[in-house]
Amino acid sequence: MSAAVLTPDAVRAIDGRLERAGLLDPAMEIAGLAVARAVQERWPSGRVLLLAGGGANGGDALVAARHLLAAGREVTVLARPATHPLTRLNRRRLRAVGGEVRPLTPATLGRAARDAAVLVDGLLGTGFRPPLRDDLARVIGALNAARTRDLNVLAIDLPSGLDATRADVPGAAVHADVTVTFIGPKPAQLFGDAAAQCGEVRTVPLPVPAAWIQDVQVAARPDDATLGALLPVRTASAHKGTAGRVWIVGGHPGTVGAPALAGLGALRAGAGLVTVHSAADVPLVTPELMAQRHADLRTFLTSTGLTGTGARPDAVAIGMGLGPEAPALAREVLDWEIPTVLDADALQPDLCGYGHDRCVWTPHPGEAARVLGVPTPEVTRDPLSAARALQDRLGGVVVLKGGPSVVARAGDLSVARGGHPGMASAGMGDTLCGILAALLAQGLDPWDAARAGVRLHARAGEIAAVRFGYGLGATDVAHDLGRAWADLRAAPLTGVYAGV
Ligand SMILES: NC(=O)C1=CN([C@@H]2O[C@H](COP(=O)(O)OP(=O)(O)OC[C@H]3O[C@@H](n4cnc5c(N)ncnc54)[C@H](O)[C@@H]3O)[C@@H](O)[C@H]2O)[C@H](O)CC1
Repeated sequence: MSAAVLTPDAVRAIDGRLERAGLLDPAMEIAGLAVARAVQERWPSGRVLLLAGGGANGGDALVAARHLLAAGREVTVLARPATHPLTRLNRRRLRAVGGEVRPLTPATLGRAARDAAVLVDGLLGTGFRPPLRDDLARVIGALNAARTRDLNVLAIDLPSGLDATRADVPGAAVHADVTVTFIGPKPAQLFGDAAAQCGEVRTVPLPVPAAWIQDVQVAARPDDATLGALLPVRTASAHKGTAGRVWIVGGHPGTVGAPALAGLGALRAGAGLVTVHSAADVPLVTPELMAQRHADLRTFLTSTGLTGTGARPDAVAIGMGLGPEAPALAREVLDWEIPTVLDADALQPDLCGYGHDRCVWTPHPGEAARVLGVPTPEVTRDPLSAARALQDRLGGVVVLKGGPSVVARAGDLSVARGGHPGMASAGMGDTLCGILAALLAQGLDPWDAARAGVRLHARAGEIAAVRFGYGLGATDVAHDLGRAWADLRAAPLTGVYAGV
């Protein structure tokens, strides 16, 4: 199953259609029931304190309170004045079954939190627009102050105070242990500091026709079965010449490890022949890797490059540790119009307009900011928009690296799953470039190579992390690519790194 990533506009569009179809009330009932079930499953005893805002997010909290009451749980409900008609209706329904609703202030919250085991945050959801009003900022301050080891917080849809479209934290915002969201994850639940405040994210489907979601999704999140099916299958009669020839063009005195790691990534991702072309002496991290040093790399690429007999690469990865000559050399390679991965020093604004359909560009947020001419926080605040803008300027396919990475092609975005925080270390991106080049060389189109390659790399990181913890190295990850490949081909992803 592939879950869509939604923006609040997308959610509102769905809300509008649910309302016109008379289905908003049952949708809220299912949302509230799912919250009650999550509380029961995760924290089966103790008093539940539910905070209800005026909008539909508060309505979900009131429905949850009714179901928890019916299940025999002790509940306390503190609420803001209801503004949404369904929230008013669900107040009446809660009262009809004996539930009490008292006014919410920082003081009532502080007192009620003292004997509660779980706090359910239904103050603000996707309808919140920053900046937060002071009265609610004080309530959120009191909520975070009450959160202790003995008082866990479950956020409905989104921790209150987060803007669902943004990866940063705009002001006072709830820290949740669990977030129960609906239909699909929103950007704030996937990226940056905002995602860190969501805790564990659980996605609950609502009875919304799949076509409605298809119409409004901003990005796909393909699962392992989908991506595993894209990986190449080698036939019994294959030989090294048919398994993909990769050239790595990189390295400069002082930065010779980068192309070596890219080469290792390419070998472990199944390329038959991998040659590193460099102006420096590149360490042979494994003897299967071929390395050629060129006194003049540009002359090699312009005169010898593609004209050499029988030496044509099926794919090139260029830029890793390549130094200041990178843009000029990248332009030469781009002229060949063969599958090409461009990374690091080859990610420059003056290459905008030189890309072609068979390119994959792999910037991290700093490189992305350089290409776009904006400060880095602008990229990290909204990685989906940044990936779209990069693709627009560079062409082909863009992999905006991060936790998680975003893959963009014209008209399409895809958000990767999984990975491990230990992968935030030097050389990890170089290995990824080698993987992508290997998949391109084995015949995958750039969109499939990027989506499958990013996931393969992330899965290998998850596997390597079991042995190395946070001290992961790029070579460790490269060596687990075989196991990651087997996992994606054969088994669905399970476990803590599966993401939402
Ligand atoms: N389609 C779905 O997924 C469903 C979602 N549901 C829930 O509905 C909310 C969204 O509800 P909405 O009424 O649109 O908005 P909120 O409840 O999030 O917030 C409205 C509430 O917030 C106040 N407000 C807005 N900005 C500020 C601010 N800067 N400072 C203070 N207060 C602010 C505003 O005045 C309103 O009172 C979604 O998250 C889900 O939880 C449904 O359950 C059904 C289907």
